[in-house]
Amino acid sequence: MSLYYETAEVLSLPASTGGSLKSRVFGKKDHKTAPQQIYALAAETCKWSSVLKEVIENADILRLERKLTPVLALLLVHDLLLSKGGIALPASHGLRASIERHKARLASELTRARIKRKAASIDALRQQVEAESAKSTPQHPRWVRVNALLSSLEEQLESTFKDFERVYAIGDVTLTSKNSLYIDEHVPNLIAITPSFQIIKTNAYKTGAIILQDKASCFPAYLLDPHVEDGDIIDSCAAPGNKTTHLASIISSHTPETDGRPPKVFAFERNPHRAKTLESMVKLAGGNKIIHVTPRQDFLKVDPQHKLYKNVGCLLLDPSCSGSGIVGREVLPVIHLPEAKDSVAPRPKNKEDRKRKRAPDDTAEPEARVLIDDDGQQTVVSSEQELQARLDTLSSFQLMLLEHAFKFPAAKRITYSTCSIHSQENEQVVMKALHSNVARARGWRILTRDRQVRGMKEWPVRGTIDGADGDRTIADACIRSYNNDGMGVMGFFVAAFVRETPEGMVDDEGPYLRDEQGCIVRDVLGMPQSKANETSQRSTATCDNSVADGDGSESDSEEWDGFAD
Ligand SMILES: C[S@@+](CC[C@H](N)C(=O)[O-])C[C@H]1O[C@@H](n2cnc3c(N)ncnc32)[C@H](O)[C@@H]1O
Repeated sequence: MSLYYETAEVLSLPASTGGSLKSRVFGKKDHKTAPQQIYALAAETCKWSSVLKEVIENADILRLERKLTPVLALLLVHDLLLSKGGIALPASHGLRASIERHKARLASELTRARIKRKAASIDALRQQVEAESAKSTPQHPRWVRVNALLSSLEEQLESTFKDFERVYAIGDVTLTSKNSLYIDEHVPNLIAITPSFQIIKTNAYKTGAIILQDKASCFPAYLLDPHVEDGDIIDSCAAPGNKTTHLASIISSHTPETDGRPPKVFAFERNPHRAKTLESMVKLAGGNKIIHVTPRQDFLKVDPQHKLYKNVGCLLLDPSCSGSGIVGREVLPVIHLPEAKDSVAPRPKNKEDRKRKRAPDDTAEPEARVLIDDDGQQTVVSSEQELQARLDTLSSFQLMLLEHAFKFPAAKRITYSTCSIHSQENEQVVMKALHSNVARARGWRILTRDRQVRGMKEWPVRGTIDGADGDRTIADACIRSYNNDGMGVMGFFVAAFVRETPEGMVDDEGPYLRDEQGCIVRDVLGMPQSKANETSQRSTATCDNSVADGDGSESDSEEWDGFAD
């Protein structure tokens, strides 16, 4: 009995619960029935619901059986007519009886529905239903980045993917039932493969030689394009570590073997649980020698003047965002609920049943939306104002991170990215950052399209002109992608900032210490403070730019201790 009630409960949860069908079923730990069984029944019934709605309405059973809710009717009729074992309840059970006494009528309504759809048999109807369902859940290719720290594209093509057929258009990867692969034209070492292939069972995946990473998520590290001469790199918001390991992989392929030690990648992560995942990923990807993880480290509390970071030339900022571009979020299958033929039918038992029956143009209160940001935090927004307020909070934090990154003394390039589609978190943050005092004082500018690395220059989808306040150059410098636009990627945004030094100079700021706004730091007598004596002078300087992180966290220590082999 629990199977039907528990499945009905999952399908009747309000939209504001959020999550996919899978997360709703497998996320709840106290089901009496095996979650696999609940998931299978829910998913199959949703697929068949447009046919079953017609069958139930024509057989008129909701009017005749007052104990049945529309969802329960769908589930039970599904099993009666389409499941091999029939209804999984004892023959004497009331629910089973309430359906089986209409068996003949239900069966003949199914035949009518089949004939109406010109299907010669139930199997033919099943194929139609499957095809319809596949159409309404768009297929997304599986992107695979070959991890240059442990392998190479050639090696993977000859081993893991040796039996794959190569296709030359991204759309073809999801079209054929055969295993196919597409070598990406924009990002090096990236391929797209048939999504149904069990990639996680391959040795290459288990050993970190390949990493599953959406194409758009590879843009930031590739656009940052760190070279050995740029010095060390910071990944400010690093977990789970896709971009961190990508950075390490790029830097290692830029480092000639004879050149000795490559630059360091400092990876910060505020959330302790996510930091653990980051550490495991770095280890699996073979990045231990290059990547230095500091768990529980808030990037905003890292002192840019600390000597550990004096050679940081590049920063990658991929902060928390609304996650509105992520593929597969909040995907719930559509369910077509049957209605009783007249008003004597029982009212649906819960609010959700009523909600799902509303016509699309119903002007009743708008349904709540759940924003699940990219680090899993859920926020329910039930009005446009609430959405704006959430975006305002996120964008203020994102701007703060960017302004902090601008302060690193040797920094020359920064990328800023989100997996959001909202311009408030994207072009608008870029505009505000460019107008900030720190950016002006330190000479930060946008990295224009013509100066970007080849694949990013050629990527056709750019920032919005409206979002960039009408500035076409800045809009063109910004890189965007949209889910379901035929390019096979998630919704994403990235832009790069650059600060140039005149040729032949190591630093364009002269020999004096500068404060957070770029002003020269002076002592009590008004004398400029020289960088050469930085440590002794910082305590006597008049500007408030004194010590490291300030929260007593790990990075207060001069020595590196955040990473264990
Ligand atoms: C978008 S995710 C990063 C994804 C990661 N770059 C990747 O590609 O795998 C944002 C991460 O930043 C972390 N975070 C947010 N604010 C932070 C801060 N102030 N300092 C350090 N980490 C932060 C979050 O906990 C979350 O793990």
